[in-house]
Amino acid sequence: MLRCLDPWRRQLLSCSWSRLCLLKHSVFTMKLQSPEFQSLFTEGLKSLTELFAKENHELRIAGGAVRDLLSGVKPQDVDFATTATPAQMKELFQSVGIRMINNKGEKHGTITARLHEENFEITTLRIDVATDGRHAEVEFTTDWQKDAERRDLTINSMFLGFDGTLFDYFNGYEDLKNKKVRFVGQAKQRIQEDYLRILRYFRFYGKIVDMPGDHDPETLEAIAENAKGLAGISGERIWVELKKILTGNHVNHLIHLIYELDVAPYIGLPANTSLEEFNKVSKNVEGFSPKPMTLLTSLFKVQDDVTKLDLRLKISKEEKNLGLFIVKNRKDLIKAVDSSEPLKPYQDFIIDSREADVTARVCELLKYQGEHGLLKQLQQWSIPPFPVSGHDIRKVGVSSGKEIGVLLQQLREQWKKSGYQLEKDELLSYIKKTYS
Ligand SMILES: Nc1ccn([C@@H]2O[C@H](COP(=O)(O)OP(=O)(O)OP(=O)(O)O)[C@@H](O)[C@H]2O)c(=O)n1
Ligand SMILES: [Mg+2]
Repeated sequence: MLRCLDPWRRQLLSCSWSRLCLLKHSVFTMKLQSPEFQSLFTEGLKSLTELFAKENHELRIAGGAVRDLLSGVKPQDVDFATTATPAQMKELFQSVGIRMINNKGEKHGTITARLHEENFEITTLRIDVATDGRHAEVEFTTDWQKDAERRDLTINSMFLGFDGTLFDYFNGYEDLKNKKVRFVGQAKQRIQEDYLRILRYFRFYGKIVDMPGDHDPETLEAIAENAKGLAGISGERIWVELKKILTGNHVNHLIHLIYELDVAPYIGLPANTSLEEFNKVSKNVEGFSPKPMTLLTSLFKVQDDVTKLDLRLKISKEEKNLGLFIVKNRKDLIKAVDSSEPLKPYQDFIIDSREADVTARVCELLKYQGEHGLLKQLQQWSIPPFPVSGHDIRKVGVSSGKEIGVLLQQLREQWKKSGYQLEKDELLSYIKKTYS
């Protein structure tokens, strides 16, 4: 029943508001009791919370997971924050024989413990004492607000206790409800601590804002002034964020902003592109779950633009091939006009191709071109097998391998012309006349 309601109404119904009280630093607390929150309480989490409580270490859910829970969404991954230092956590886990894995995060305060076949990533509260725009040198603290202060956006700066108490130092919950994406404190400072946050701002804008267009001028100024900082961020990290922007809402508005604020050249996108093709394609793909690369390709004029993107962002081979394929074929591989079989050129292309994932690529091309009817048809089509083999032709009396190859090709063309209808005997009858 609650599922039919909009997430905010559901939230209001499922949160039993404790008395709204003003704590130090203007923290409002409320109690969250939603089904998504309850579903987190696995055997592993129950043991973990008991363990920390016994040692009087504070432990809370942190950051993105709190944002998701307050939006009525079950988080994909849950990060935990604690007042215990990494050394205290290690001692605690060792004392009860709990396995810890992947100790790489320890320098930054993160310990990963495995309980009841589940991994729990727990990070000590910290202050970033020095940052270089990518990495941070950290100092541990027991002050929750200090940890919230070093986070990027207000909606990502909250903590949630296991009794459902929300710890919200920067009005993140209000911003989430009002669908506002704001940096914690000064946008400029937060961005200079980690330039990737420019893209995170765009990503969360696409995630939570209803109507695009409204931005805090100070934020846009800070982004424009610091865009070049993205030049020092690894391609892999940029690609992760950019893909999320491309698959989120308001992508047209956000890509325009990325160009207006001169962010594009620092993230591998062609500098002086016209956004005309992009405007058209972003409408074409709307509602059809395109691959990020499909939409991105509309910013590219030539195949070299895909190569440049790959050099900067280290995209996967599959993504690169999709980009190259669309740039190469978008103008020539088009529907058959004045024909009862408009899909035929695409089907022939697939039949002629030797590559395994060609159908998926052609589907992306159809999305790009806005050919939604043809896309549906192609998705329901299964590639018919060509019914004649070299062995069949040999049986007719042809022995030269070269000749068999030529005949096979000719029969294939006949078969394609027939709309893949001709059967083996009918096809072989063409050559039987000559060879018998
Ligand atoms: N550049 C960054 C990356 C992360 N964070 C903080 O670390 C938390 C966890 O980061 P991450 O898991 O990367 O992002 P999420 O916000 O959780 O988003 P997602 O749902 O995509 O995981 C964020 O919520 C935010 O508080 C930050 O301040 N600055
Ligand atoms: Mg996360």
